[in-house]
Amino acid sequence: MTRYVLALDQGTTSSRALLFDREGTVQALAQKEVPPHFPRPGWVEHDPGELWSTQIGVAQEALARAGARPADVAAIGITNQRETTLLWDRRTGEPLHRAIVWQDRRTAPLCAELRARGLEDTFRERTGLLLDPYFSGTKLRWLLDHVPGARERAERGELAFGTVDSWLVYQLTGGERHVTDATNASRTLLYNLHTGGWDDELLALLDIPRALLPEVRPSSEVYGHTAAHLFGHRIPVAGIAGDQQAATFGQACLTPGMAKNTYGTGCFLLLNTGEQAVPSGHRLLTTVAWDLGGRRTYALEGSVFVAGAAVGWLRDGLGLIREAGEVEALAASVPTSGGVYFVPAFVGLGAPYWDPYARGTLVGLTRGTTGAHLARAALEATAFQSAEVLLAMRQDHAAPLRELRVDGGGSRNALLMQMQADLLGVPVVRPRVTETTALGAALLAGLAVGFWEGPGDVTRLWQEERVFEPALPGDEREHRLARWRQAVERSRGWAEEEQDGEA
Ligand SMILES: Nc1ncnc2c1ncn2[C@@H]1O[C@H](COP(=O)(O)OP(=O)(O)O)[C@@H](O)[C@H]1O
Ligand SMILES: O=P(O)(O)OC[C@H](O)CO
Repeated sequence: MTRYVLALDQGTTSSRALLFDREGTVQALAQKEVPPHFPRPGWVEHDPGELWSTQIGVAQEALARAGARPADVAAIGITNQRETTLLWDRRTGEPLHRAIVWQDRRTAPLCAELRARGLEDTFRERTGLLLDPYFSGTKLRWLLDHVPGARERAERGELAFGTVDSWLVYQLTGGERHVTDATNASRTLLYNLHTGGWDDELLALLDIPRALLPEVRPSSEVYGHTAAHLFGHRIPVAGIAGDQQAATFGQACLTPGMAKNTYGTGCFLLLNTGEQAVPSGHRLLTTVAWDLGGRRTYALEGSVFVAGAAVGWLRDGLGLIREAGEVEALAASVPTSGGVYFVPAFVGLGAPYWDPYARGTLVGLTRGTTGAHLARAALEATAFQSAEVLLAMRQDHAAPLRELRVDGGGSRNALLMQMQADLLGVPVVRPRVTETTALGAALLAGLAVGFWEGPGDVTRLWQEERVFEPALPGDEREHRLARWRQAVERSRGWAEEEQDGEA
């Protein structure tokens, strides 16, 4: 009998592989950094060969660490950094260019041009997204326009476009399958949320040949089997979801009104809105949470670009701490931030502002301000940004939020989690397994092959570790949020021009 499900988590900074047993416990983990390339200011790329070689390497390493045989693995689930765009020869698998990473800003001028043509509403209504370089569609268009011969070859049907999930499935199946799942498709600007398929009109507006696109499949089914030479045994590849959606599934946010926040470099909040694709009146994103057997569940998403990265700046930029984990004690050494507000808009602001011209701002400094106050203000900034996104979500979606489930590196910080509960006025709940992204991918794969039975198992495997109850009076909460918004206003529109490449 099979004993494990293997989750492959291809992220922005590393490739990871985790082996889960039937109880959802991590039996082995292997990880390898994947350094991004920065060929110009605002450009971020990954080497496709490195994405694959590190990912298959850690997969084999995880099996070895657990002493597991490939035949012990019931299925492989894939989860990935989203939006990152690849283009390859569909016959040989040869990439035409490095992958353009989600953080890459090179298509800002193209987005501005599409906005100037009055097309933002069309894209927003159909895809749930905004015209921002973050998403895949304009990145793919850039590749077709700039890689010599790419457009002609694309029109002849010789090329394949994919996000990282498609690339991994193509490689895992020895080039047999060119697929993606609905969650990843919903980040491309090319996928119609309402029909569940590629949208010909949007393809025409972006001048992208349909022949390039992968088949869109549900998030949980057997897409194919691993090529014989990889593990010496053909393991079913049976789950795909973008990393934030996988974390939402792994957090068992299965019913409308349930939400999770992942505290990593940035923060990604997703709120389950059920079978309805709820449009946002506050510049949040509408996205597919997962597709099970052709039934799509949707989510509202708020993306905060800088959260843990502000702690990284305290460490690397200011030398206030030696390790990220030390920020908690430093911040706790003072009772308040002493009136300091820190808006870490290092790369502009994401949701709900979407201001690429905002820049980092410290206000309220006095002669008495210390490093401890800055540390506290940095943690508060994460809590404020997340609170603003969740407050906007509550206005877009009427269901009351009963609790916020949390994960990611920053969720280990108890002071930050208490600040979050205080600013939201709802309990913040941390689970026992914080590897929720990989767990979500494993669950999707395990459900497809009968390793787990159904959603009941997802709920059963999720267990609470600690609850942070809100303890701040409502008027104090309002006052702090109002001051935060004033600080945000001071950060906005500061950069004179965005450092972008050509369109
Ligand atoms: N105790 C902590 N308090 C606040 N932030 C932390 C803490 N520990 C780590 N971080 C931040 O969390 C981030 C790492 O979390 P992780 O979930 O691994 O992120 P990612 O997946 O984005 O690389 C870093 O930006 C780091 O500064
Ligand atoms: O790889 P991560 O964890 O930084 O996640 C990236 C997101 O999927 C981008 O949308």
